[in-house]
Amino acid sequence: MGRKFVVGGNWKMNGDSNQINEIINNLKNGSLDPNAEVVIGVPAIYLAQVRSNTPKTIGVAAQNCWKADKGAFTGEISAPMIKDVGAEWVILGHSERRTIFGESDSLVAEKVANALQHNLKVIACIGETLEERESGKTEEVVFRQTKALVPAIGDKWNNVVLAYEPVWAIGTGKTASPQQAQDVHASLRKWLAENVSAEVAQSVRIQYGGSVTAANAKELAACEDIDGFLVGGASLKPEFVNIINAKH
Ligand SMILES: O=C[C@H](O)COP(=O)(O)O
Repeated sequence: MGRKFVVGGNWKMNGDSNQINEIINNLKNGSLDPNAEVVIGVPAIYLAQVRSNTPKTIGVAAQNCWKADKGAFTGEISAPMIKDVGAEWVILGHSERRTIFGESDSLVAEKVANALQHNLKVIACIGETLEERESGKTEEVVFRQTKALVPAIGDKWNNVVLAYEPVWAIGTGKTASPQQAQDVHASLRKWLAENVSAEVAQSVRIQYGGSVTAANAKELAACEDIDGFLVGGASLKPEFVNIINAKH
């Protein structure tokens, strides 16, 4: 069976109640490709509101969560809390979490393990910096980041989407070329075949993220190993509908 196209909108720390209503109305009124799965990544404080105002056909994701279920972790939210308000997904290991908040590969893995244990679906982000790309380390970095996730995921790959987001392409307007993105996705699939299983390599969905817009989405979506997008800035705009519909 083919891999279902999956498009995530990561709102990051953007939006207020008015803007969120506009985004949701845009999705409700847009004619969305029924063959594409859609997930919106919402600031934690709006998760319950968005979940109750958004059609169930659209998944709702938190943008982060802690690795423990509860306790003295001021300011954090837990996987059980995300489930409790009805959201189904969590984005983990985003490069902004890794860079700004110092999240290591092993912390990201612990978070992934806990989220999966609570039956959340996970968008797990990986990707190299510009310096790493320019020094020829792209594969080394994304393989290292993925390797850290393997024991955390165990046999739960069905509940995981990988998001390849080159850090140099995030919010910069510098999209990876379709060939650059395809090359990394294909290498990741090969690595998964060699280090996890042929079945996982074939079935896991790998999103591309980094300055995806309605203008470049179709060409990227046509690549064999690109199974969707994780969209930042453009997911706040009406063009998000065109990105969702880019595959078909
Ligand atoms: O999670 C989304 C990525 O960080 C991409 O953000 P962007 O589309 O604004 O470049």
